[in-house]
Amino acid sequence: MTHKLELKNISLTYGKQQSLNDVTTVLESGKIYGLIGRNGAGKTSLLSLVASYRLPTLGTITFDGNELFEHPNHMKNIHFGYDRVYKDEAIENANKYLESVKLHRPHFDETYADQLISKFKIDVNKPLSKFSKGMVAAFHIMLGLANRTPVTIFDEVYLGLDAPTREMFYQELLKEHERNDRMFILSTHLVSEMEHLFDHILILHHGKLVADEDFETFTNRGVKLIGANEIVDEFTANKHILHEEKLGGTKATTIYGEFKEEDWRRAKLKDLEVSPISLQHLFTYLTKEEA
Ligand SMILES: Nc1ncnc2c1ncn2[C@@H]1O[C@H](COP(=O)(O)OP(=O)(O)OP(=O)(O)O)[C@@H](O)[C@H]1O
Repeated sequence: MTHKLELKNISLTYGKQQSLNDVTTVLESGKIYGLIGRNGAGKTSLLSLVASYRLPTLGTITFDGNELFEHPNHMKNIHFGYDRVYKDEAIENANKYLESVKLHRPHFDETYADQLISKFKIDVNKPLSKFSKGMVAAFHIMLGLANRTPVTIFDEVYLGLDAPTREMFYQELLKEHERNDRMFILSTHLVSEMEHLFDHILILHHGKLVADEDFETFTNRGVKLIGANEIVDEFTANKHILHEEKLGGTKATTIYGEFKEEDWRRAKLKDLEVSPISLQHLFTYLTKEEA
């Protein structure tokens, strides 16, 4: 079944601090969304609204057309995995914790959970308060994957994992994505490492959504041209210039915007070196602060 999550004109203010400013978007099943933004951009604020942890100051969030806050039964359809600390968790061990999870989460798949527990070597007989940072991260990943909710959010939970375990997570996520028509929303700073996972890119900057596009369309907007100064200038006139580097008579200019097939062909004929730029670079340039 296809589900739709719709955010309409969402703003969130904490006292005088505006953390989200008029965010509107529609998210659908079967896609992995990469939510990217610099520190303090508003990623966690946005995700905590989707998970109904708080109410927006303005705007509405609907799941399959129903306002989330007014339909608490929809909350079971959304899993919010965040960097939770269990230091004060009194429950005897992780196994006991899982027993209570199973009771309250109808989408939780026990068999899949057991597979993940052994794959990620999670010691479920240990108290959660005694887990290392990496073990907590693996535990969150197991919970989020095994809780087969239509919407699954991972808010930077993977940061505590070492690189090989993060790779295992990426592989497992892609397998699950192929098997089930779920919607995943992943917030991250590990842009270059995770970009191969994303079907769709959402970039938040100072609380505003500055990009909301499928991965390919978005990354095709970033182009770097290298060649003689005047030829590069001819091709980049009236374009949104993200970055420029000059070296004598040649320059490298990075632009953002539509660069058609025809433009690529013409640029090559004029001896320009043309290349796409990575999501990481595009993100960095688009969210650069003036010094
Ligand atoms: N409980 C709060 N009270 C007041 N201000 C808050 C609160 N939570 C977040 N903010 C502010 O809202 C803005 C957005 O914060 P948020 O945590 O959503 O950003 P983020 O993109 O998740 O950042 P990071 O990548 O650093 O985790 C920041 O300016 C932050 O200081």
